[in-house]
Amino acid sequence: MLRVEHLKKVYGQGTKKAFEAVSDLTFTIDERELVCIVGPSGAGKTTLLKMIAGLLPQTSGAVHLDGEKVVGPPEKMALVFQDYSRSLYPWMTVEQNVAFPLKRKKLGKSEMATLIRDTLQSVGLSGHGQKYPWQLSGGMQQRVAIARALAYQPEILLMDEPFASVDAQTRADLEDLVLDLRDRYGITVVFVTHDIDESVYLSDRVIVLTPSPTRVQEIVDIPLPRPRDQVETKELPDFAHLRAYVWRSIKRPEPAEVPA
Ligand SMILES: Nc1ncnc2c1ncn2[C@@H]1O[C@H](COP(=O)(O)OP(=O)(O)OP(=O)(O)O)[C@@H](O)[C@H]1O
Repeated sequence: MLRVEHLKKVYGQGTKKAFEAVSDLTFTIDERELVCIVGPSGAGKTTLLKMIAGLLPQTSGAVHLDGEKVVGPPEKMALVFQDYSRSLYPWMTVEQNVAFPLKRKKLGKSEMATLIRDTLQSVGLSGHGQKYPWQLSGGMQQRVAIARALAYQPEILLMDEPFASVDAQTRADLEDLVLDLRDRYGITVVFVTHDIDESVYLSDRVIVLTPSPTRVQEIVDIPLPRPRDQVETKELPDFAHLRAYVWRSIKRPEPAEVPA
């Protein structure tokens, strides 16, 4: 459903400061798949996500969603960023924040109210709709950001290090929330993270990127049983093995180019 083909990004192309951040990325992500993207700092993960989201023009190559070339933010996509404090509007209540992007959808009043109520309930925030973001904890604010993305009823959810700024316990809860929502709503999830444990715990597959100029180092299948559990899954010898495997893949020098 999502096809990334020979994607390349050169920042400042044609100037002295030209910098090739992404060299050549090709991969596909199937419907309902949860794929994590990992790689060293500065590898171009955010650059890649912005190009997938149609927010940043690529230098060459293409992104296709359901066969259609992405040339701007697609209706079917929603995004959740790391910095919830800047992504929520502090002068709007939780309900107003969730409702904001829905204006584009031209829904009826009662349909909108039901959608907002249901999504807030699905992220465990029933009863908090009238509060302002600054009255909530960091984890709760990130739940609002997730609810806002879900209310938009996307087919594909892009998440850029969404849990990097919350404490470990909240992070574990939010990871389980993403797994649950993926199953419940059948959404495809593309999740950028620095955290190798998180990538293995969540994923069907992990895409490992090389340092810039970025290529795909390796795509690792994660055949761990589902439903996953923070304790039981992480106790499995296969979990430890996969985590070590992904870790080594990130550290490994890029494979030599095979001569034509
Ligand atoms: N607007 C820009 N202009 C020039 N260079 C940029 C721009 N944005 C990013 N870069 C460079 O492109 C490279 C990739 O950046 P990007 O933020 O995509 O990496 P990342 O893998 O998401 O990083 P991190 O893991 O540290 O968050 C970096 O070297 C960065 O300095």
